[in-house]
Amino acid sequence: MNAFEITGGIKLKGEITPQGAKNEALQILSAVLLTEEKVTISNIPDIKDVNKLIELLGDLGVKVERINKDTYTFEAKNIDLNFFESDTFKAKGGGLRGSIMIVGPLLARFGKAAIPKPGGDKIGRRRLDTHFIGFEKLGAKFVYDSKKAFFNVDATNLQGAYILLDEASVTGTANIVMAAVLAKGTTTIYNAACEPYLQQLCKMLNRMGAKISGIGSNLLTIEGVTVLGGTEHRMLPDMIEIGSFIGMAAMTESEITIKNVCYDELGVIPEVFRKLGIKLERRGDDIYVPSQKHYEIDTFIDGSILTIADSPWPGFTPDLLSIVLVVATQAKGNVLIHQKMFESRLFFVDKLIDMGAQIILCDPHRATVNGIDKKYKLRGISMTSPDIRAGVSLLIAALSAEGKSTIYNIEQIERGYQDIDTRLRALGAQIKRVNADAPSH
Ligand SMILES: CC(=O)N[C@H]1[C@@H](OP(=O)(O)OP(=O)(O)OC[C@H]2O[C@@H](n3ccc(=O)[nH]c3=O)[C@H](O)[C@@H]2O)O[C@H](CO)[C@@H](O)[C@@H]1O
Ligand SMILES: C=C(OP(=O)(O)O)C(=O)O
Repeated sequence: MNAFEITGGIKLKGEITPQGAKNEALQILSAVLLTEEKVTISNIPDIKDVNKLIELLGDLGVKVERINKDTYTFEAKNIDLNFFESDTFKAKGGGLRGSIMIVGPLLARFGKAAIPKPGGDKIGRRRLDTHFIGFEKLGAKFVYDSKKAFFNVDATNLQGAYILLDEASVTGTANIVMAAVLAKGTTTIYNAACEPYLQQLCKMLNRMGAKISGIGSNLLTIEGVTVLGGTEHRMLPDMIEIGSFIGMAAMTESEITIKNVCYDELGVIPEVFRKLGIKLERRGDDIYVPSQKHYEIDTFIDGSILTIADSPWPGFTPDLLSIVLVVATQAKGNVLIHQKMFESRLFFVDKLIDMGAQIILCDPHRATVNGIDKKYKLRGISMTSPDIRAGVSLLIAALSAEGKSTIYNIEQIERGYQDIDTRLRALGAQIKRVNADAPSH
């Protein structure tokens, strides 16, 4: 296992370019299964989760060619449906969250699919009901084998339907959309998720010949077509990486320019960091964050303590709340962080408290941060990364802290952040990759 050794307290400086979006990539890559024609995809991040999905597509029979560092072509002409029965599929399919999204396209094109209960972060219950209830509404039958933790889905004839989702699930909406594009008749999905990931997916499907309207809203209408063709698609920059870099700059008093961010697609993200008092400027399509000694958290208009909470798009993404939390520890003022979606994502605050941060974990969903206005620095410690975003938050804390920190289990971070140590070293960070297991206690 690998770990990062970080010597903190060093100001960073320079430019950094965000990778392509991880969560978009997982949807877009699954969509290549919808056509036997060639699909060319660029700005694919070179990260563990995405590479695992590409490998899985290859195992299923998709012809995968790497054109350059971030561009691949995919041709799903000869799909091997027997692969579902193999032990390899059981092992690899369960290795990441995104693998669940191969079900919709396989169902649409071949009338059957199977998937082991998918992996991803252990951040609380992560139900898949939305996906399977949606498939059922389209006429599919599914069986969940709880002993093997395996879902089998069959549908000889998918039929368009009205589907009111009980929650705006991101991967659930993507899965149902991909099943519905080749169903007979019209499907309406209300309370659909509409994150940029999904907007990108729907735009790509339309370029392939699908008929989806309402893109960007929570009401999607999909007129089924009989066949889809090839296309080209470029992934947006990863908005979670962009937010992470804004937070990192503020915590480490660094002057950083984040290049080519597709600013108009960032929704409320820049505004939420501004509410923490962080100065950031839009310069063309870049974000410039000046070096700031102090930043002060806003209050609500009536003077009461600010709450930052997650909600489905266009609300604030839950994937940036851990970053906001860590950045608030060094701000002036107080904030209540309310993680509404996931119930085990805030436990990592223990490590920040060990580093000297003033945080009260009110319950599994809420933490109050008492920002210390940099009166003292956090101190470096050894810690283990519990999930991808907590991992990066701890990395940011370590970069700002006095002394040395070691972060174990960095495979979690590398699930979603490409060459992060190399890219941070280019900004002047002292971060070293070492081979070390987390101490067992
Ligand atoms: C691979 C991928 O794309 N992963 C993302 C995707 O996961 P994923 O698609 O798995 O997450 P969902 O959108 O299904 O839901 C996430 C959690 O939020 C809850 N929930 C969801 C919608 C809602 O209106 N109310 C509500 O409480 C769900 O019960 C669940 O516990 O979306 C999450 C929510 O943005 C992100 O954290 C993940 O990074
Ligand atoms: C929770 C996340 O990912 P996943 O859904 O793949 O676990 C994330 O990207 O923050």
